Amino acid sequence: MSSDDYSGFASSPCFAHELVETESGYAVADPVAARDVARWRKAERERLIAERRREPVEARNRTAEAIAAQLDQLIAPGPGVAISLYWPFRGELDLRGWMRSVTETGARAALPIVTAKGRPLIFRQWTPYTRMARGVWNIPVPDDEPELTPDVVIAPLVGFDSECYRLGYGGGYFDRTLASLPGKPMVIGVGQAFAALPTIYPQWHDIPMDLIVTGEDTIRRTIST
Ligand SMILES: Nc1nc2c(c(=O)[nH]1)N(C=O)[C@@H](CNc1ccc(C(=O)N[C@@H](CCC(=O)O)C(=O)O)cc1)CN2
Ligand SMILES: Nc1ncnc2c1ncn2[C@@H]1O[C@H](COP(=O)(O)OP(=O)(O)OP(=O)(O)O)[C@@H](O)[C@H]1O
Repeated sequence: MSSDDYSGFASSPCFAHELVETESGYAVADPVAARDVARWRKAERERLIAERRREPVEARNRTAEAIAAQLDQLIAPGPGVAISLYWPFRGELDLRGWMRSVTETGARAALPIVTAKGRPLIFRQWTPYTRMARGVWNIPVPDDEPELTPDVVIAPLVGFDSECYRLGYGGGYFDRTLASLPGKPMVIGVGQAFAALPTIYPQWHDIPMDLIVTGEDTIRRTIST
């Protein structure tokens, strides 16, 4: 290599096109792979949502009860703790009974709210007396309650993999939210055991859950980055 070949770049300047800006700096992205992964995820979401909607509601509720019992073992809610849950839709597991029991310990429960496309979620407190309004996708959200930052985030899963990566609805809301929160909360994914995938092909923006509970198993993330 002669000195004339020196381009001024530490590596091929072509890589500059594949750098994407994230909240935590730059990451390398392969646009072809990213597009293929996005297509595959869309198909898997549809398959998994259809599958869980076919499951009899009694079986779904038994799973929700088993998950509530697992959460009781994993978390000790009490005064000073804020736990975000979700208001179930599209065949998600109904943990509202557990959410109510959280408020009875003196802990605060909260629900996520989409404020705008491409923005992090915010969380507003929920109590059994909270007046609800309709949010995006008609999901009920607390109408007029204080905002809070959760210590524990319980996230519904459409799919998940053995490294605790989550497949959601494709808005990127939880990833964006976890990337932007001041301190990292404990994040627990909840879903049916049949939503397990060998991998979700994690991308630069995917943030793994600390734990996933399915009513049958507890999957702990063992590789930390
Ligand atoms: N029960 C529950 N509440 C929740 C969530 C959840 O997963 N479950 N969320 C967890 O995030 C947030 C809502 N998530 C949403 C995710 C995507 C879209 C949405 O509009 N999706 C587009 C497709 C996106 C794309 O492929 O680009 C659409 O269907 O048109 C809306 C809400 C907040 N509340
Ligand atoms: N921290 C982030 N900054 C910018 N864009 C992000 C971030 N996190 C996710 N995204 C974008 O959101 C889009 C959807 O992401 P992904 O397929 O992981 O959604 P999801 O986790 O299934 O959805 P959701 O969390 O809403 O249930 C991606 O195109 C991604 O680029």
